[in-house]
Amino acid sequence: MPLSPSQTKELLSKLGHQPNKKLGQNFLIDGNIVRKSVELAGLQKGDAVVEVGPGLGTLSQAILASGSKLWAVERDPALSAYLRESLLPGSPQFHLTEGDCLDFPLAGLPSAQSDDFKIVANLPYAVSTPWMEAVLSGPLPECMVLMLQKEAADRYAAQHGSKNFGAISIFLQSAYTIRGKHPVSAACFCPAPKVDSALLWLERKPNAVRFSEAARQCVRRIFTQRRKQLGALCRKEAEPEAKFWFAQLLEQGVSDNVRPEEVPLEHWQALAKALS
Ligand SMILES: C[S@@+](CC[C@H](N)C(=O)[O-])C[C@H]1O[C@@H](n2cnc3c(N)ncnc32)[C@H](O)[C@@H]1O
Repeated sequence: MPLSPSQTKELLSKLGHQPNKKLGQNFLIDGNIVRKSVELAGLQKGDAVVEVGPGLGTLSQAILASGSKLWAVERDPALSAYLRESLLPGSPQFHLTEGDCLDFPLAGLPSAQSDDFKIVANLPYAVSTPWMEAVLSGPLPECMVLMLQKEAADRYAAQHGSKNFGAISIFLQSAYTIRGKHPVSAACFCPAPKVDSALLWLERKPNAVRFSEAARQCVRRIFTQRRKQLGALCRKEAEPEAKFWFAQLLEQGVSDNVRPEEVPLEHWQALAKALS
């Protein structure tokens, strides 16, 4: 069971630790959310799991209790030291890296495990998108259950035609099906965050499409001027593949004057293939 708010505060004061806002230190105190995260990921004995930001180890303990092997990366040296002393000794299945998840997006998961693993994490909200892009350019987890800032979850899950649809929606949904997006109350954390949160459940597609670095840059460039028309944006593109892609879109009946956010996912996937 997770610690209650008073137990969390007591532990933090025993450790002499003030929650660090910049590191998004809002610790889970709600048993249902912890249980639901483990359940949605379908964790079973022997699964390999990656966690970002284990903090006080609440989610980590639930993951380990499922019989899974856990690789976690924590940036805060004081919390890493606490986990090393409290959780590591009794948990041979727990592997902890002290560092930044942008340097270790898969928390040091060994390459022998990288074709079969899952990610379960209450993410540090400030770095969720660069971390997600790093994950999408490496070995892909079978599923992810992620606590995120609600706005980020809305962007990741947005459909074309919505103002939230953008580069990250395209990269993520080309590889993953959104199986669920659940609002989570601020009361589930201690201290309560000032922003809204959501739990996002993602399942890898059998035919996951990946974007090369060149394709990602091209999509990002197009979306930096999202109010402009696609024709005007694509004519400025230097990449011949991007011009060829746009010519194909016109042939398929897509209008010159649509905005990037109105173009469906499958057309962006054609760009990924052209620039692969
Ligand atoms: C939202 S808290 C989650 C804590 C814990 N997993 C829980 O659910 O109670 C985010 C955690 O990520 C850690 N963190 C922040 N930025 C990080 C980064 N760049 N790399 C790794 N960990 C980071 C914080 O120190 C904190 O422990």
